[in-house]
Amino acid sequence: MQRRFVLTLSCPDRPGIVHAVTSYLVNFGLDITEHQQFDDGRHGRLFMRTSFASESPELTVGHLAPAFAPVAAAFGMTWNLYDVSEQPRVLVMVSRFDHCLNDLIYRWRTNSLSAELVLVVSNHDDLRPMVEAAGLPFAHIAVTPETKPAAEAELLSLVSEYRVDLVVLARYMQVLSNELCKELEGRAINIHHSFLPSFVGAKPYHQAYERGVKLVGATAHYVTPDLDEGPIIEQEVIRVDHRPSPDDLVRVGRDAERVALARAVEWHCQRRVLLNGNRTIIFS
Ligand SMILES: Nc1nc2c(c(=O)[nH]1)N[C@@H](CN(C=O)c1ccc(C(=O)N[C@@H](CCC(=O)O)C(=O)O)cc1)CN2
Repeated sequence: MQRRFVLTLSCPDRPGIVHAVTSYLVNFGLDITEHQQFDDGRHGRLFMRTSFASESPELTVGHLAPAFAPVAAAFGMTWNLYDVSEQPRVLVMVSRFDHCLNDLIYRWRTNSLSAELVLVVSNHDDLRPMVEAAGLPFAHIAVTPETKPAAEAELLSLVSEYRVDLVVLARYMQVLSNELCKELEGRAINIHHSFLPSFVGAKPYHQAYERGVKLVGATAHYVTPDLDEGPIIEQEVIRVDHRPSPDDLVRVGRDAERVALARAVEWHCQRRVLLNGNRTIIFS
């Protein structure tokens, strides 16, 4: 049985990086199955994602990582090494709109999501029956301005209890505090229901209607303290004309939201998203 791994890295660009990485892989008798790199010449950094396989079923990240550390240190790399068989554990947060949650649950139930959904958290109890019917645990954490610190502490306790690797805000309509964003940095993805940077905030479809745009869309991005300003992972748009009302745009936009979020979650969980400042590199 083959064991499969993914190495992602970034470092100051210079000759010899690919040679050093492939020599390390050859030394372990590892077979490269996919390789992508991007040379960000404007910032002098190289970004790389390499997936590889081993015929030795007992070989683990525990063996590979210590051996790679000196290679990484020599080039000043920021790096991660993953065992592909260990799927990220995902906590999904939602308020009342269920279309993105439903889509993720369907992909999970049909094994077409490279992630393990482990818990759904909501600030309302409305979606408990649907979630529990899908065989997932549901936690209702009510949020008011007064209770937000306690609510966020309870969320972090669940993140630890369920050993969560990724939090997905699938139309969760509460603004996370700076402290919570810091705790979840690089491991929380939100779907914003507009084609950013247009129409940030809570009612983008009404803003879009008033502006008379001919494209509406959705943006999946990493969550940062600055609302809807995080690094963008994926965007989807749909052409519209003068006829749709704001409520029609809400309905039309659902497809863009669920598709953009599902793609972003899948790419993140396949280790295909690398951060480059406030931007992303997608090795899709
Ligand atoms: N720190 C962040 N928190 C959240 C982000 C983010 O980018 N950074 N994205 C939002 C989702 N979102 C838009 O995509 C959004 C959600 C909620 C609001 C808002 O103004 N909420 C009001 C309350 C609304 C309600 O109770 O229904 C508020 O929190 O006062 C704007 C944008 C998720 N969180």
